[in-house]
Amino acid sequence: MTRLKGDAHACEVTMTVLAQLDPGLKQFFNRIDSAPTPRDEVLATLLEDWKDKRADLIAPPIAALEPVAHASPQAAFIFRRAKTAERDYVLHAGAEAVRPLIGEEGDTRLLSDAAFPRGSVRLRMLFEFVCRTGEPISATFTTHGADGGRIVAEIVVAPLSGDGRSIDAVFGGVLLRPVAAAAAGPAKSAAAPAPLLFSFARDIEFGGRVARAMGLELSLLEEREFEDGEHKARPLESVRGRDAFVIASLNGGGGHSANDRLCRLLFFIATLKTNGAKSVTAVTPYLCYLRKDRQTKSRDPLTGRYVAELIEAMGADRVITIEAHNVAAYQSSFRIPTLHLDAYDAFARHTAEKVGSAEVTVVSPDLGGGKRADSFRERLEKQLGRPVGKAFMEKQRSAGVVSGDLFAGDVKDRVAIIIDDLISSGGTMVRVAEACMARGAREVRLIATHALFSQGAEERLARAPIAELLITDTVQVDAAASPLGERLAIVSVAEIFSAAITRCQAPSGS
Ligand SMILES: O=P(O)(O)OC[C@H]1O[C@@H](O)[C@H](O)[C@@H]1O
Repeated sequence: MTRLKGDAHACEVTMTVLAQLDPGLKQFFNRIDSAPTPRDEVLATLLEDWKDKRADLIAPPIAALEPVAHASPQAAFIFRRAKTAERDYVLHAGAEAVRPLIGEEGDTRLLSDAAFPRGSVRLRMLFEFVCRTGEPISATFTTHGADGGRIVAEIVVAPLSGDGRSIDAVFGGVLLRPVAAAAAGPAKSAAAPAPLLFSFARDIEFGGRVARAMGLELSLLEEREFEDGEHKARPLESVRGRDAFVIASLNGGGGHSANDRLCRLLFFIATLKTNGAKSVTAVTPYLCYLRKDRQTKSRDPLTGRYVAELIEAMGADRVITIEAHNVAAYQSSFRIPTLHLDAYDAFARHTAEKVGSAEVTVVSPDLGGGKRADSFRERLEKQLGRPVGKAFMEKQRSAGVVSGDLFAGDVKDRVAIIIDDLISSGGTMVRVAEACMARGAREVRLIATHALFSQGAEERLARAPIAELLITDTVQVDAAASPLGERLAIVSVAEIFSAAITRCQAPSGS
């Protein structure tokens, strides 16, 4: 079965289909359920009360739920849509229930004016969802209580109607449970406040994995899309004097091009600096444009260097990436400190389990990837405790056409493991896999850190003579829908990134 390795907490983030339609919601909650069935008795009773009063109506009237709210002051609440402010709400009943989440309401009693912005943003998102769909919803998230301890909040929200025709209020219940100290992650010393980790909606799953591996929550940001394709993102909490890490993979796909994602990251780095962040680190699991690292034709651009200059110009203090196309070019393009990570240990552990006692050869699909293949080969030798052979194939690419037939090294009767930094069309991997089989390999396994998978790549790879393709989660891949089926394996590099961020925070880190 295809599993995401190295992410023990991945299953904590469960989303219904409804929530998946709205990726913006993912960064705010651990779980969202559009068919709420609360296990907790208090929330279950509140939901039953709401269902009773709803009967055949679009939504029950506010007056019908008021007695229920007053009877459970520590759990139930009612908010009305604000008349004066769009997409805002006024507390109608239940201040005691919501105070741990939103703090004191301000003078205007608007939700947006409450003391704790994180809590009020979360409630507003749920209220908006309910007002839009006309159906109840439940959600859980982890937050900090007034005493600084971590708590899990479970919320149920259901629609109400003042005039019987439109939904203009919400009824709900909230339950707070302290999280056991052992599960609360590393203690934070007063001298070194925890870093702020930000992820855009498209990166929320990977960002969430990194945050959980560090025992932290992602910091909230608001993303707005404008009709003409422009966008804005702003942090929803103060960043003044803090170390901020922005996790953004810069691959195209899912409706956003690499350019869109790069632009979003650039603006957000600048926004954090404008608003007083002490340092900003661009954490780019996949950093785009690095493939053009030298001039191969007259007047060629050096796009990797230009991206580096843009990131620096926005005020970034550091960059972290994994498996750059050309490590030397990546490191020398930036004047700010760079961290370069790799997943070779994780790849070696996975591969050692699969190859058993077979003789193994690590194959580089081109001369440029020779160092990468050799680094991985050394880790695999260590893992296997026996020598591993090496081989490489010639590759030239001109005007999109790949050529070159030279093949050096022995793969006959051996497991051939082809390792590359990324897969785009899949053409490179398929070509070398076929060459290995033609030279008598007993099986071919592929490894690539970044699964960019352009149109048709997975189908092409699925038809190739390969036993397995091992990738990482730097780029989001729908493994369940992949034509590679059981032959696709994914290893998470979230813990590798979380360890790197932690190193940056160490007193002598840079
Ligand atoms: O052949 P496809 O998958 O399109 O492209 C991937 C190759 O293109 C190179 O720059 C990468 O290093 C890799 O070898």
